[in-house]
Amino acid sequence: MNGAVGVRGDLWLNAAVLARGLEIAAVAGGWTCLMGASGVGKSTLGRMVAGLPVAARLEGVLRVPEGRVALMGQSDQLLPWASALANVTLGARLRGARPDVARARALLADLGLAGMEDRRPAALSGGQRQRVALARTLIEDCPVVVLDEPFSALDAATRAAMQDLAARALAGRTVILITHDPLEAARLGDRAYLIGAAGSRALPLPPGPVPRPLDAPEVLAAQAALFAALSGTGAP
Ligand SMILES: Nc1ncnc2c1ncn2[C@@H]1O[C@H](COP(=O)(O)OP(=O)(O)OP(=O)(O)O)[C@@H](O)[C@H]1O
Repeated sequence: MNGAVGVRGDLWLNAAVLARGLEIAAVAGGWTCLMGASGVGKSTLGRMVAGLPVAARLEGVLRVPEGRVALMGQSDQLLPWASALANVTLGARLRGARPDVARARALLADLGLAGMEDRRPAALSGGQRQRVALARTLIEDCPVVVLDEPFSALDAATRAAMQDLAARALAGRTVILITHDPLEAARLGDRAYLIGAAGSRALPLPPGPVPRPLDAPEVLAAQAALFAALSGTGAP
């Protein structure tokens, strides 16, 4: 298996196989998208890479480089009683380290949340909460980052802006992006896999560095091809 993060083998849930014959090699220092039907095990694989407990088991090989892995999940998972700033610095405080408050403020400002540092999650919109969660992920400075549908709750314009921000902020990291959005994969993926019960296969992506422009013809063509592959209406 090449790449910084790799998965090979069969994923089982109790006595049933979720996905057989997985062959996933993430791009070291780039973005690798995991796509596929609901329930096939994408979040499970993301949690395994992050070293978190899962219900399923992998019969095969999971390779993750040394060092911490950051995971940003489908829901923002912010502490409701803590301010945006306190949520961003939570990891350091949990580890007993001194939180880098200046960096947390800078990240929040970079994500368009200047002036909202003291607000609790209930006083933020869904998109603002996701941005706080992204800042909390970014401040960890982990070489490997798993993003599990991080932008799925956002409106289209905010989602595109967040994709740009995340691509800039995570440049050089190894990113595993779990997404159902063909346009997101076409913009952000250096490599993409379709995961199904019968295994994983690479999907076609446009050339060029990420994030790719939303309206580039090759991005829109890839979006259509990915959609066809996901819906089973065309060969990738
Ligand atoms: N804690 C759990 N206990 C038992 N089964 C679980 C648990 N978490 C997930 N599963 C099951 O494991 C399988 C894989 O779930 P997973 O969340 O990885 O799928 P997914 O591909 O990410 O789906 P989605 O696209 O809907 O998020 C599903 O069948 C799910 O019901």
